[in-house]
Amino acid sequence: MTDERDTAVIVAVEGIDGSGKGTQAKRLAEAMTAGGVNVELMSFPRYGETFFGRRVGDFLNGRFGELSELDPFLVSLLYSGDRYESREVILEKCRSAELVIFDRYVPSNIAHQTAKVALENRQELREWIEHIEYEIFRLPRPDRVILLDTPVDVSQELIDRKEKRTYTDQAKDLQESNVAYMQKVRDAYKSLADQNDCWSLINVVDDGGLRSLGAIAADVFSIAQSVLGRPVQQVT
Ligand SMILES: Nc1ncnc2c1ncn2[C@@H]1O[C@H](COP(=O)(O)OP(=O)(O)O)[C@@H](O)[C@H]1O
Ligand SMILES: Cc1cn([C@H]2C[C@H](O)[C@@H](COP(=O)(O)OP(=O)(O)O)O2)c(=O)[nH]c1=O
Repeated sequence: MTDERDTAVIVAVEGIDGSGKGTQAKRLAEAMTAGGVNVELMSFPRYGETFFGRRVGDFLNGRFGELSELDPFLVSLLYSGDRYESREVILEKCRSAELVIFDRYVPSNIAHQTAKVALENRQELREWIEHIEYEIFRLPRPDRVILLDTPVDVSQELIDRKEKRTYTDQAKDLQESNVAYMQKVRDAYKSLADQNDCWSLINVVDDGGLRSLGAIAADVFSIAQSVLGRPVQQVT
């Protein structure tokens, strides 16, 4: 048996750094809670809470070397180790809640690590990460992945608005400061959304520029509601 969750619907909010994931995941949790849904929200990496989460912080601070020196497969294990250590907490939330929202989950590992390898090696690395996380570590698969698709220049501006993070004193961590890499991650995310029926893509920017947090939140809510399979009252 690879999937031990009981009843919760799992929604993962994904996107490049600074795309609004944390903000939108929190808004979705609040809106669903106000509508009477029993919700749990979890964010990955769990920097302060697990051994592997602390090592992810070390990685992002450059302790293990420059991005280009590190093998993406080995890097992916730090993040999957963080989720493996969190497995009991995840499964407990899936048992107790109707909706579990992840601010980043396994798809972050796939998009961020496959973006570092040649196109012809992406499929293999993706399958390895999925095999480790869903089969060996028996983590639950998400029912829906919501991709907040954001141009890199816009996300870079939004990163500058972020509050100080716990794992780094720098305004941007090792990965965020690499714009070319972020563009590859965005492309990797978009191609995953194209290939998978359980992904929904939301445009953060339209012809009028950056869309409002409220407009994006309404899209996120409507997708989550459709996955829940029942109407939820929107309390404004
Ligand atoms: N559509 C938006 N309009 C205005 N500000 C935004 C929008 N999306 C995100 N932000 C702001 O950008 C910053 C980064 O957002 P955050 O949710 O932390 O992104 P992420 O979790 O994807 O890194 C926050 O200060 C947030 O309030
Ligand atoms: C959860 C996760 C994150 N990451 C990457 C994405 C980010 O570049 C970095 C840190 O995640 P995070 O702190 O969520 O970034 P931000 O808040 O800036 O959006 O780790 C992975 O490569 N694999 C994973 O499994």
